[in-house]
Amino acid sequence: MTENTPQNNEPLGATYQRGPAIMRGSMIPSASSTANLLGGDDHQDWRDIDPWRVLRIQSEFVEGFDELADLGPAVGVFGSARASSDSDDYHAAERMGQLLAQRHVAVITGGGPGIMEAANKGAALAGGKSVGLGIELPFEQGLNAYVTLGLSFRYFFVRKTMFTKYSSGIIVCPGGFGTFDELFEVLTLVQTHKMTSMPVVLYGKNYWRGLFDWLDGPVRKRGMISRIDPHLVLLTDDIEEAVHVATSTIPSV
Ligand SMILES: CC(C)=CCNc1ncnc2c1ncn2[C@@H]1O[C@H](COP(=O)(O)O)[C@@H](O)[C@H]1O
Repeated sequence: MTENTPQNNEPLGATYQRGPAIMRGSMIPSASSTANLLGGDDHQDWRDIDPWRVLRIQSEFVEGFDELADLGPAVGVFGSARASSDSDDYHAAERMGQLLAQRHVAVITGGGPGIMEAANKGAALAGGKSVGLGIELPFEQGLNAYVTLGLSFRYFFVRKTMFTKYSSGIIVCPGGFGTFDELFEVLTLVQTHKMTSMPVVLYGKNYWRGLFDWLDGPVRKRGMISRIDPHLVLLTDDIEEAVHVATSTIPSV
């Protein structure tokens, strides 16, 4: 959603969440916490403000680690916030959530709509752990209705740390910039050995083929990356295979 127009059952338009606060209508601020942090403060000396922000950032890390420490094995499912509930991708992500839950593996998503909702729905309705790591965004509706353990973050980078720290594998469904960001975060951390290698499954061969060919073609030929390890990155249209590979490093599965 891009503007604050009234929704179906929302007479005041969309809901905006900032930390513990919920805002609607004219109370919604024009910039998010991340935008304020990265944009600098032209009205005050930055030194008056950023040290305090550090404490807030720190508290997001502490709360995140605290809530997720006992989660157990988990797989991250990423993908478009805009996938409609009658799309093939939505149904596929829902099935992934269900299969993961049946294997007693928690599902971690961004907690939003589209693919995130689908994976959370599949997991929750199968009785599994359905985690949503939401992000404070202007005009957002909050966590989707299928999250059974939800956390809301002000800062993208804190949230991304939680995704990577608590996932043993990831399944990346078709998506846009947000999805690319999450995919490349994991690939970068693995390549630089900041994270032990984890399986990365790209679901939707047609969708991902172009990117994959480019990476394995010009990018690799010019020596910008080494060969993509087929054991690390799998392209598939098979939901069962996606789940099997994404959970392949979890001993209990
Ligand atoms: C309808 C709409 C734009 C809602 C945005 N609401 C969101 N709520 C939570 N996580 C999100 C949201 N948008 C993007 N993300 C993050 O970025 C990814 C999707 O971004 P995209 O739609 O591919 O680029 C998701 O895996 C998620 O982790």
